Amino acid sequence: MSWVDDEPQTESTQRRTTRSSLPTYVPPNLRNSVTGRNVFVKPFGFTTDSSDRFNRAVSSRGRGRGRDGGRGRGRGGGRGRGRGQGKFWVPSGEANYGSNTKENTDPFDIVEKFDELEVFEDTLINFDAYEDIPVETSGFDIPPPVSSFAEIDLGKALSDNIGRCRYVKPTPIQKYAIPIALAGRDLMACAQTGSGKTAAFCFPIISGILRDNTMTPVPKWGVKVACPRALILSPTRELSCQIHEEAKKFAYQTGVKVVVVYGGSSIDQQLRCLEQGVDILVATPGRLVDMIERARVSLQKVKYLALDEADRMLDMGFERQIRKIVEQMEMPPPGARQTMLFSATFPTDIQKLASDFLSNYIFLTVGRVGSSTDLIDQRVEFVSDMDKRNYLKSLLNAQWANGTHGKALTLVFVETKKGADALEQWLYKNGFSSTAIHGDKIQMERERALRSFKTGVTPILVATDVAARGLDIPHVAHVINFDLPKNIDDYVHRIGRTGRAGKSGLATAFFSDKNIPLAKALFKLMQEANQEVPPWLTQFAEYYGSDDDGGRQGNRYGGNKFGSHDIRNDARVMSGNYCYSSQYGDSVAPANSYVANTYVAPYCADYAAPASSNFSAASSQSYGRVHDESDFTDGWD
Ligand SMILES: Nc1ncnc2c1ncn2[C@@H]1O[C@H](COP(=O)(O)OP(=O)(O)OP(=O)(O)O)[C@@H](O)[C@H]1O
Repeated sequence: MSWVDDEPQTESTQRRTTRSSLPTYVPPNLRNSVTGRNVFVKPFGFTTDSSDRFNRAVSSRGRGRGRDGGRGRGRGGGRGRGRGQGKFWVPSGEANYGSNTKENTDPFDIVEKFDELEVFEDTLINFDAYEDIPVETSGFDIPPPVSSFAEIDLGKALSDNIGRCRYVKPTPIQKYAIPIALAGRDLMACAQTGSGKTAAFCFPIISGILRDNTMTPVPKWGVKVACPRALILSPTRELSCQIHEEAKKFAYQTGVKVVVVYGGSSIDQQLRCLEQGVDILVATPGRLVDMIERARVSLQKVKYLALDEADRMLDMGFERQIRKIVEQMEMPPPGARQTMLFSATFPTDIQKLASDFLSNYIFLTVGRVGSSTDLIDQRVEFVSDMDKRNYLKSLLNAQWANGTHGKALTLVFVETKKGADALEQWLYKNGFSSTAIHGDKIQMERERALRSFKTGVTPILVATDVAARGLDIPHVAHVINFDLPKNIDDYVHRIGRTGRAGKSGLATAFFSDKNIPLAKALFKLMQEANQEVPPWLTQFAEYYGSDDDGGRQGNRYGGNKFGSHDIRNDARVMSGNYCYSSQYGDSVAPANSYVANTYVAPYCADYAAPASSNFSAASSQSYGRVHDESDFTDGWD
């Protein structure tokens, strides 16, 4: 949150009032009553105008649902009517909603869950949630972490802006990453979703540009070729816009100019912005390549390169484009520029590819790599594909009954673009105020959908993976994986849209037969995050799981208690060298620095691109995750 996003103070009063009069549990058979649905809840942060619109929508939808005839399913009887054979008890979708570990579990205890989550409280970041978080660093000459912003010399203007953003103290990733980046070191950093990675790379970049005193003066007549000092790449348009907004706040009144370019909107307008001068360019890869090829952007002066969602940027969807930008478009080479890679997940195969872009880098993990945060309460229900819609309806009804619908946002992930449209329409017909976002919508529709969701006008957003990464939307209290992703890392990013900045969140997954390949990875992830794992999932994991499950190659869980590790350790073990690593920041790096290539080389040779850097899709495919690039799936721009 920042000083720009302040919400009306009156809201908290209203929330308290609403909470104290929360309806109690409504049995499934009564859940569809019009009374339950017509509870007016003013969405947060609204003008009177939009609240009225919301109110009208609720009223009219309420009527619609009344006609729909109350088929919400509750805790079905018939446990044990398993359709699994042999020793499995596999719950049937019909009879076992809420078939978690507890006997006769009520799936609608989501009502109580929302109560516990305190989703109504608009607190600042809860730092206690990040105490005792495991931290691991490896590499040589690791700068020590700080415990406050005051310990770091970021310059007065930037420090003032940090205060304006109400960032009182750094998050753990910021404590470690900022000093490393300020020391000019390359960095591969992995920290849990919602833990403040954006600021961790923006602060050192802005501070570095200010320190170098290399800001672009406002050109008199406009410059035809923009030469940014820093480049920040991200996989989706919305995420690039979000980073741009954040970076602008951090750079406020510093003189550092931040510009964003992304596909789907007017290139002329973006070119005009660039003509006003740019220090930090935030971009999606496709539009950037276009601008470089038109000779409107030059990367020759790039001193800072940051890849947000770096593992996504280097997997099959993007890797060739990123290699082209970084290796073939005049950007200074590793060592001559500073490169920072950030993500919440870093599969080992992607780490290997990433090391091509880095020089003598420090590997930093805060929290368990690729793990979800403990702040997210994860639930998984066995629901057959046929029953998913009705189950979703029941969950949403439970939220309505609790009065949370409209105040807490619900993000529903589906697999395909068509599926997103279909579910949105179905929800609409069933009286739920919802919207959808996916890659087939024009940019204006995408932005409208996101805005209407963020402001609570349509408190349900149906999304493909295009909304899975990076988006920081306050008040997302519930993420529903209507269709589970094929890959466990995608699951981690999706559920990470809730439980951000120290707040709690709830994630519900609908697990069907199709998701059996994900069972083991999901089981391990939930176990790691101290979640209650339903017995049927444990059984699936035991009987069907393999070690490199979850759609990825390489075992993320092996060999390291945090779930992942610096792959250079493996290389050095193989070559008889050892990597210096420290846990919890008690770094004992040796005095002598080493040349990165001495240990990167042994495996780089196997994975690096040919001299021409014309890295083939085939080679990428064998190390990265394989995406279905059909018209239906989604996830990057
Ligand atoms: N030091 C801080 N104090 C208070 N709030 C903070 C601080 N750092 C970041 N935040 C807030 O925390 C939220 C999450 O930050 P951010 O979006 O950078 O997370 P992230 O780690 O990049 O998440 P993801 O992995 O999903 O991309 C944002 O709303 C941001 O403003």
